[in-house]
Amino acid sequence: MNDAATKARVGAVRYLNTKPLVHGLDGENAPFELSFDYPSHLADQLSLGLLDVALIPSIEYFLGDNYRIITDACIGCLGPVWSVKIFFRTPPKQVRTLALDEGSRTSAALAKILLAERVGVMPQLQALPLGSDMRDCEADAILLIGDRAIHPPAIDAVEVWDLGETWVEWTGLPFVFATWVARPGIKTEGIAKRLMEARDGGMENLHAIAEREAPRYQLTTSECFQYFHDNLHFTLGPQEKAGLERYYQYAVKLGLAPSGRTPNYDDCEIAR
Ligand SMILES: C=C(O[C@@H]1C=C(C(=O)O)C=C[C@H]1O)C(=O)O
Repeated sequence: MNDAATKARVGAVRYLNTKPLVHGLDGENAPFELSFDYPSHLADQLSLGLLDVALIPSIEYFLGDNYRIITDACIGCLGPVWSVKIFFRTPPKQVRTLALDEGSRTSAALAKILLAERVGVMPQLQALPLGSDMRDCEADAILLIGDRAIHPPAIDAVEVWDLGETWVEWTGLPFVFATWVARPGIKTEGIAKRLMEARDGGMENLHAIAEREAPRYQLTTSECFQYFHDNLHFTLGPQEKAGLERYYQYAVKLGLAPSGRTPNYDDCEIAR
């Protein structure tokens, strides 16, 4: 599967948030085949063996068997993230139904954790299908992530939570939404190195990437740059790992992940 003759299959998130992580990877001579999809689909494809490495929701890392986090490139935040929000039609304490963006797994679990631990509610869940309009959804609260959270349709929200901000205020730790993960048996040194170089190149070219992408997302270059620079955070360091572990502990407490998983940060040390 992963020899010189067959390129590894690598899957990345299709949202704007991932552009800095895949900088320069679209060339013909990339050492792997790169595809793009929603985070939840990437997780399913990795677990089915349809991908070898993927940028998967962090909760999914704890659900997989012998998965390895292979780089210190990630999608995280140190405060408000802007593109992960819960829109409340009722005050949070009165929420009985929660609709979860079908593209999400990490934020879906985070929404349940925050509502249970901070407000004491465990609402009935429903899916908000990809491509559906949240105005047609009658749930008391709606989680949106990624591109569709950037320009949400106007609804009568009495309160909006930015989940990055809510997490950081609550725990004092960064939040990690997604990491590059390999399934067992895949040789990843070359891939990990290339993915970290892509991220580093992305960081050096944030302004140019923002200029190129902004019009496609109906943003100004400066809004797009701010999103990359001030909201998102692309490096998994010790504090981020602490945030990830804290999130995992809450997930275990609520039965959203099995206990006893120890993070395996395989090739992360290559970079730092
Ligand atoms: C910051 C974001 O992070 C994401 C949220 C994810 C999730 O909730 O499962 C997974 C990958 C990221 O795309 C976002 O989508 O806006």
